[in-house]
Amino acid sequence: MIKSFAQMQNESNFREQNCKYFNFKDDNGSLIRKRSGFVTFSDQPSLSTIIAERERERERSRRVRKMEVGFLGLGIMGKAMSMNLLKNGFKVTVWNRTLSKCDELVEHGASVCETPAEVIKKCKYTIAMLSDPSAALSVVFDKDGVLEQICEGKGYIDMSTVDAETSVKINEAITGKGGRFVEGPVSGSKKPAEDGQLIILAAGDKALFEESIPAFDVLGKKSFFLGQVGNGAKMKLIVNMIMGSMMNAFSEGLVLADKSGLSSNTLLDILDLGAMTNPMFKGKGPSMNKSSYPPAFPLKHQQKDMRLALALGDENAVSMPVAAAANEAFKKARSLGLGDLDFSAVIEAIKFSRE
Ligand SMILES: NC(=O)C1=CN([C@@H]2O[C@H](COP(=O)(O)OP(=O)(O)OC[C@H]3O[C@@H](n4cnc5c(N)ncnc54)[C@H](OP(=O)(O)O)[C@@H]3O)[C@@H](O)[C@H]2O)C=CC1
Ligand SMILES: O=CCCC(=O)O
Repeated sequence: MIKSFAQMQNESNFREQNCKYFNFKDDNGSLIRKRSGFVTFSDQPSLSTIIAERERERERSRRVRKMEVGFLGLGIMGKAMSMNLLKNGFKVTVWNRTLSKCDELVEHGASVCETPAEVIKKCKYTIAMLSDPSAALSVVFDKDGVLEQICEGKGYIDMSTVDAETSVKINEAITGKGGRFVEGPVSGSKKPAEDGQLIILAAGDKALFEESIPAFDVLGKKSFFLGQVGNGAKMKLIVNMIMGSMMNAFSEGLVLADKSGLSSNTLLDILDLGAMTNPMFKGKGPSMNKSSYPPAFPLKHQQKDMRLALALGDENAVSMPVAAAANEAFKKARSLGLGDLDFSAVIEAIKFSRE
């Protein structure tokens, strides 16, 4: 089929090369546009697309190099996240309650401060990744904490998993001093944190959220902005409530298969082929069958999230018997001393209750 030039221009892979246009009039005085050069069809991006993409990348690097980011809390997640920022060109200043945990980051180029207040003083943007509400509050409100130095022009981004009430309290204190606040809890564990594949559930100051995008793009694969402070915390707790409940049903299934004389490895294969296939069963199942629970997401934090999600259920009069039962199993596992292991160790509490 012979296509007109106009038709060709509408094709998504249309490319012009060395084209020049000449305008002249025909015998009737009508304006005619003639083109020299040639046209190709290609799946490769056009030169102008490549140039625009390079310019965007240069602009992103310029913004990143200018961004001095503070990082408070170098646990499993904080270490991986701050390392990612460093590897991607950010200037990073770290603090951790146990200061020795800063050493590895310093070896990779980070600066270190001795208090959260010093980090805030030094950096325009500071991210926190702390264990729970009491840690998040303590780092902000205690002596040498964030509040001592936060002021106009500074942004504080708390990515810890906490309840909405804690987040709102922190927001009020930060904004009361002229600072800006975003909560940004994350879905995804140690490996996604190492690979920059987290899902960021942000809420709060929209302008600060937008300024944080270069960092969020390095830390995660997708950032959601969910509106007012508290919405990020609530969304995260709901996600983890579902995850904790699923982990319990999964554990019960593995134990039941075993006790019924079936292979729990075969159960994994069957689950993986059907409608319930998911990265969590696939990733954790084989090690659970070997009673191995290297901590990616510590069980004590999963139980904290179940507790906070159940409180959110109370507030909203939502009956959650499945989540409540899952919480009991995580509590049992904690009482057995399994709190620092991965949350998949809840299967041990299920085995224990059946012995
Ligand atoms: N691990 C995971 O897969 C995921 C975790 N999360 C959430 O991210 C947060 C961090 O998790 P994770 O890195 O696994 O946890 P870790 O237990 O590995 O690290 C907790 C961090 O909080 C610090 N901390 C604890 N208490 C205090 C306190 N009172 N004052 C100051 N600092 C304190 C610890 O300091 P120190 O080293 O001195 O103990 C450490 O830096 C939690 O809210 C968790 O629920 C979210 C998504 C995934
Ligand atoms: O809060 C922890 C979430 C862990 C995960 O999403 O795998």
